[in-house]
Amino acid sequence: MDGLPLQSVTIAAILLLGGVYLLRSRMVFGAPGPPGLPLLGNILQVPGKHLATYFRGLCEEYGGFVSLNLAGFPVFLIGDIRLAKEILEKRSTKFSSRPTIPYIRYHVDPAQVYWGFYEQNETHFIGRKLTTGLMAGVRAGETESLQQFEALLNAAHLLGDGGKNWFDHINRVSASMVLSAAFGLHCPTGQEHDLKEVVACLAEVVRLTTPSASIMNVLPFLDIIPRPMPWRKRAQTFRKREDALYNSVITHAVSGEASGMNTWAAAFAREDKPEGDQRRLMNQFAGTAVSLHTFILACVLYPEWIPRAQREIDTIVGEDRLPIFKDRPHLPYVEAIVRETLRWRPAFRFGVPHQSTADDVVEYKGKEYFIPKGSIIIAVNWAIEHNQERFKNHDLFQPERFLDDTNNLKPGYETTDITVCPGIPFAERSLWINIATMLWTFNIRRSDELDPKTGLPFKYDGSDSAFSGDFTNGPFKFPAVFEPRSVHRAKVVRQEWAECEKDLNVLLPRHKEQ
Ligand code: HEM
Repeated sequence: MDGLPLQSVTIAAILLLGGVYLLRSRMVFGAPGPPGLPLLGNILQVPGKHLATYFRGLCEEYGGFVSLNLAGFPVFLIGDIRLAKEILEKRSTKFSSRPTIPYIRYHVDPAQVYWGFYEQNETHFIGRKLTTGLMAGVRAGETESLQQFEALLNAAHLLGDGGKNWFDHINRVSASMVLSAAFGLHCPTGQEHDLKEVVACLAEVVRLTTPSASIMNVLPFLDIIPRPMPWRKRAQTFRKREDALYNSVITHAVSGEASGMNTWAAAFAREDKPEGDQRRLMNQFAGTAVSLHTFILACVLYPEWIPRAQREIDTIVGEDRLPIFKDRPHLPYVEAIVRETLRWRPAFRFGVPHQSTADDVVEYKGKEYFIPKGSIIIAVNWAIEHNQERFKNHDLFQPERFLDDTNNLKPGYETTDITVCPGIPFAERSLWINIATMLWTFNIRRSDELDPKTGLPFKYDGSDSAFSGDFTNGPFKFPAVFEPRSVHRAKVVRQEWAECEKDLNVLLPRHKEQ
């Protein structure tokens, strides 16, 4: 009898282990991925450039969930929208932290004002919550007059020079919409010092925050060298320049000319901690600018869809006025163009790396995968938006893929940007009104200009080599012709511009006292 309990315990233990084994037998440690070397894993396979193309290639080869081993660090790539939503949205409490990128953390942004780059903390939480809060007003239409006014000015600028400087006009309108809403800083010419600084600082911050920007990210111990080293000088120069810029725009918003306006900075100042820093708002024009540049590239590369878009706009809007937001529900094709622009060449080819703060198990295509605490998770938008099961002829620009046979928008629209970006309600309004306005006013087409580099006609290209980078990925400058569709339409634009309300104090609604 004495032996019985021991025997029972042993049997129970075996049964329990067997049960756990059976339960876990569907669970796989590490998703599919390329084989690597012992100890080093895949680290030598990761290219220094064109990371997005590399990530997308892996998702095409191994599926929507790929694992890499970077010398012991587990990295997971997500190339599937459902999985991205499951991990980054539904399980955001475990997956919203960010890994430390040493050069950013200790040099470029030592005060950690760019909260999107750091471990999840209160500042990150407040920042996301406040941004989401602002969007309630945007959804209610509070910024629409401002966005309409800016789109009209953009059309007037394009008329002014026949589109010669179209690329810069798009930068201006994208930045001015965000700077007006955020800091009460309207930039009508594109030559304003603050606007030029915002564009220049953003370009530098994009360069400095790429993982391959500095040797510090690979050999951080080199930081013990005491002398002024190039990596320190570069970061300090940037920091001084950006601090001066931020000081100028925040002063303008909080105690200067725009202090009475209901700007986003004013809303943050009311609700954030006293030392809260709102400079990240300055850079939020980038996605819009890149997407509008991409839209123009789609016009010149795939003009077939333009007549259908213009017919739809003309039927609803007519010839005697420009499109306004009230037309939006009646223009499904324009809505589909916005979606296709964000899909065809996503402004951010992959997201800021996230880091998990607890062990977790996710299910993908009938299998369970273990994600250990501390894993790096990267959403590869570039692969998600080109998933060939979801998007036939994925590399073509075909807005009608978002419409059903009765010309209505298909339900269940999902994109990576909607999943991860709290500012998307403002962004898609900016895209919609500018696209509708430009299509109403102009025939947009290729230019016969010669390429100054080759002396030959300009070669238009939609491939990766025509785009600037990895993280924020916009097309390089290219010529395009913006020809007014009629003398009458050009006159309507000039007339509407002459008559429109231009006072930001009127365009931005007052803050409602709580
Ligand atoms: C077409 C324009 C835009 C696109 C395509 C876009 C896309 C994105 C993407 C892909 C991310 C995720 C980065 C990551 O992986 O963490 C992001 C983050 C963010 N976006 Fe946008 N965005 C756009 C415009 C805007 C605007 C106008 C705002 C203005 C409020 C905004 C506010 C933010 C903020 C605050 C974050 C950081 C979220 C976080 O770190 O938790 N975005 N955006």
